[in-house]
Amino acid sequence: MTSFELGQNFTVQVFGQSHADAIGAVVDGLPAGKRIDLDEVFRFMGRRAPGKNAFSTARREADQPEVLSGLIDGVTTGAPVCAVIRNENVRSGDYANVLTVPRPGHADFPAYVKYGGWNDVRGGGAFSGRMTAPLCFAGALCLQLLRERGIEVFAHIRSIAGIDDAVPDPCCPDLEALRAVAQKEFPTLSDAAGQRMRSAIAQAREEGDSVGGVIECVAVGLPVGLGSHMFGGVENRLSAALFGIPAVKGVEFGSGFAGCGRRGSENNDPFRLREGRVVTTKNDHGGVLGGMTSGMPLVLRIGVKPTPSIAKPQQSVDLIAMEETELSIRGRHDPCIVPRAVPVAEAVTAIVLLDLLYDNN
Ligand SMILES: Cc1cc2nc3c(=O)[nH]c(=O)nc-3n(C[C@H](O)[C@H](O)[C@H](O)COP(=O)(O)O)c2cc1C
Ligand SMILES: C=C(O[C@@H]1CC(C(=O)O)=C[C@@H](OP(=O)(O)O)[C@H]1O)C(=O)O
Repeated sequence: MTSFELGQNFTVQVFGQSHADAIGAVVDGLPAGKRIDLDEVFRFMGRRAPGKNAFSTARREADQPEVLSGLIDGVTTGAPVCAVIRNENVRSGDYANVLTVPRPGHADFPAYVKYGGWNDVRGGGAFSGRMTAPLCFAGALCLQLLRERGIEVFAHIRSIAGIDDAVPDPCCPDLEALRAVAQKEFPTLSDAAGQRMRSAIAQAREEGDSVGGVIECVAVGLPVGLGSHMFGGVENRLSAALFGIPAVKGVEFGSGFAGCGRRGSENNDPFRLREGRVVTTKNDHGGVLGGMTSGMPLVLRIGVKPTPSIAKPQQSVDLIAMEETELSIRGRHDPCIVPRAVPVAEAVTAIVLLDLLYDNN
């Protein structure tokens, strides 16, 4: 398995670079005969596409995938589904001064050393957040296949720059409210909180800076017992995949790190019977016990760091002259990655959940 491949029972392979002719995905191993609503796939990808508003990079891309194989009249054939997304709006000249002067916080320095300076820094190359467009293509297919089984995956901005959104009920989330988030330009549950977050992003951008935050993802309709022991756990497989999203610095499930400071009596979720089903009265375990789904909603959060490429001058080193220097980054960068990464979190979660479901097939 290469570093661009995800999945065990079916695979998602991502290819391309931010300023190459194209990026894309090959999704291999999906069952045949599944009808895919491609308009819905395009709409999903549109939620992530860059260049649409003030809290995004100004690089504008249509992100319209061209499906080369694997579907006939929108129905899976059992052969790999390959989709290509063209890079139309590149401005590679913006990267001239970072070819040998690495940007603090970006992948440039270790990539320069590892690949002998042959790595592509333009637009982040193959380390770019742009690589999440093909992930969204693959995730959109998986979301449709999950929905067939009564499983839905949602995400919202939990916080940006320390400003919190409303929190969904972890036992019985308001699905209509979560579905509505996907229709919003700024994906929060509370529009008032969203407005405050937008102001914080605008202020950081004005100051030549950036902000980070947390995305919360909720999946409902999962059966009990997905996942397995030790390294085969639901948390293991989700975390490995979620850390593949550039700028993700943390993953937590349920009460996460906060729960680790509590007593067991407080953190344990008591079991009860409700209409013949075993449920828990609260959901601090986030829907996973012993690496297996418990049947309660899956609740996870990812921490997304502030965008590394900022306009403020920063200290760096010229790797040819081996001299310290001041770096001014040009180009069009997201002042905050979090809003556009919300559908990416849904996509990656959906890919892993479908893969886990296929464990038992
Ligand atoms: C959707 C998305 C958009 C991003 N946009 C930018 C950007 O405009 N500028 C930038 O420097 N980094 C951006 N990033 C983050 C970098 O790609 C990432 O920080 C870098 O590859 C280093 O990896 P690391 O932060 O995981 O260590 C973006 C990430 C994502 C997921
Ligand atoms: C293009 C996208 O985001 C890019 C992610 C990115 C990075 O370093 O990750 C750097 C910027 O690239 P460029 O300098 O070419 O504008 C972003 O615009 C996208 O998400 O589709």
